[in-house]
Amino acid sequence: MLFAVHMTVNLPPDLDPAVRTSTVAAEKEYARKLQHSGEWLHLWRCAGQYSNLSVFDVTDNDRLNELLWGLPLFPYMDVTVTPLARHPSAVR
Ligand SMILES: O=C(O)CC1=CCC(=O)O1
Repeated sequence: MLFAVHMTVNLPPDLDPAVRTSTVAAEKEYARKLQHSGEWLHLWRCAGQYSNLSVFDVTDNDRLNELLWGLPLFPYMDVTVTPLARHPSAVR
């Protein structure tokens, strides 16, 4: 099942810099593993924003929920999920 996920990161300005650095590094590693496993299909930066537009390919809603709650930055994110269906005019 494909889902588009829009994630906006809102790190508190007063967050301990060491916590910020380690959380961002953990997020990068988490995303790297899921991209290699194939579940995190696309990861795009929304230009000019601390947000991304991602596409996940997961077995079901519960798996997506599990992955999103596991994001190290999840406590600092606004997340919007859109289930995707095939567009009738899509050529690939
Ligand atoms: O920077 C972001 O948009 C949040 C994020 C998701 C995966 C990652 O490495 O950073």
